[in-house]
Order: sequence, then structure tokens, then C-alpha cells
Amino acid sequence: MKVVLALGSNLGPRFQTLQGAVDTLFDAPGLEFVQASPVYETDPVGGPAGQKPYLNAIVIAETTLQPRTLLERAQSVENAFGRVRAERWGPRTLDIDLIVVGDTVCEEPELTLPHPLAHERAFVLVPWSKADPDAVVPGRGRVAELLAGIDQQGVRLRDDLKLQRPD
Ligand SMILES: Nc1ncnc2c1ncn2[C@@H]1O[C@H](COP(=O)(O)OP(=O)(O)OP(=O)(O)O)[C@@H](O)[C@H]1O
Ligand SMILES: Nc1nc2c(c(=O)[nH]1)N=C(CO)CN2
Repeated sequence: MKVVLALGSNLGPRFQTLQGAVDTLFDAPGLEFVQASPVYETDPVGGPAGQKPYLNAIVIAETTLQPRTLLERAQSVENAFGRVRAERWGPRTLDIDLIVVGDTVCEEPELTLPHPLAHERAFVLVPWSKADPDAVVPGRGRVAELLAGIDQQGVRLRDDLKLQRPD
């Protein structure tokens, strides 16, 4: 089934961290890379004042793994890149959110799918719609239409930065 992952970083060597995360995520079996979106620089949404801007991107993949197993893989990659869980929405070297996993609907605190805030986050919807113009958030509607209804939150293309396919 298809998986959409949202990657973000606003601490340390942001782009190297995103590329390293892509390489590490696909190191183990069960997850096959399909494509990465362009990289965007984005104003921090929520959290403490004075945070640095993020780099955000979307990665689309195919998986045979269960959603929980994918979450564990994402969290272990976050940890490998020095993620320290401090305050909610605080600065982070690496954040990997599961946006959709096939048509899984799941409403537990440890895993909510589709991601409960994806439909209102320009830093998710802009890269996602660029990678897949026909994308849909199950239960919410077409990404392109959701985007038209929200603030663009200072999302700007960094066309000098391109994520490579994992090696
Ligand atoms: N779809 C999901 N993707 C990733 N984590 C999720 C998801 N649904 C629930 N979680 C849970 O959210 C917890 C907190 O994750 P995290 O610290 O990355 O949140 P956050 O990125 O600060 O905030 P947000 O959830 O708004 O993106 C994780 O431990 C995880 O179990
Ligand atoms: N611009 C931006 N803002 C955020 C981000 C993010 O990735 N980009 N992630 C958050 C928690 O997941 C909270 N705020």
C-alpha cells in the first residue's frame, strides 16, 4: 500500500538531515521509495516563539509493513538523527510524521491516521500536492482544494535543494 511521510527539520544541518533520513528509512526491507517532493523552507507553525524556519518535504513510498511498524521505523530514524523530545512543537533536528498509510483509519494517541493536522498544514500540503497533484486526504478531500482554503504559512520553494533517491 501507499505511504505518505512528512519530513521536517529546523535544527542543525537541516538538508543533510533530511537526505540522511531518506537514506536511512529505506535501508531496511518492507519500504520502497517512490518519490520525494521538492524541498520547502517554511515558517514554524505553533510552538515557542523565536524558532528557526523549517525545511519540509514529503516522501511517497510503497510498503508491506503494518502502520505501527512504520511508526517505529520513523521514530528510530528520528532518534538516530538526534531528535530530543522536549516541548510540544519545539525545535527538532528531525520530525517524521505518517500522513497516510493506504486507507488505514486509526484514532489512537500513539498513531492517528490520516494525520489529524495534515489537512490544515501548508508545510505538508504544498510539497505533497507538488509531488502528487491528485492526492487526497481520506475523509478530508483533495489536497489541492484543502490548500486553496488555508493560509500558505510562508511556505517557499528551495529549488537549490533536491532530495536524491536513497542509495
Ligand atoms: N500519524 C502520526 N505520525 C507520527 N506520530 C504520530 C501520528 N499519530 C500519532 N502520533 C504520535 O505522536 C507522538 C508525538 O509525536 P511528535 O513528537 O513527532 O509530535 P509533533 O511532531 O511535535 O506534533 P504533531 O503531532 O502535531 O506533528 C508520537 O510519539 C506518536 O506516537
Ligand atoms: N513549518 C513547520 N512548522 C511545524 C512543523 C514543521 O514540520 N514545519 N512541525 C511541527 C510539529 O510536527 C510544528 N510546526
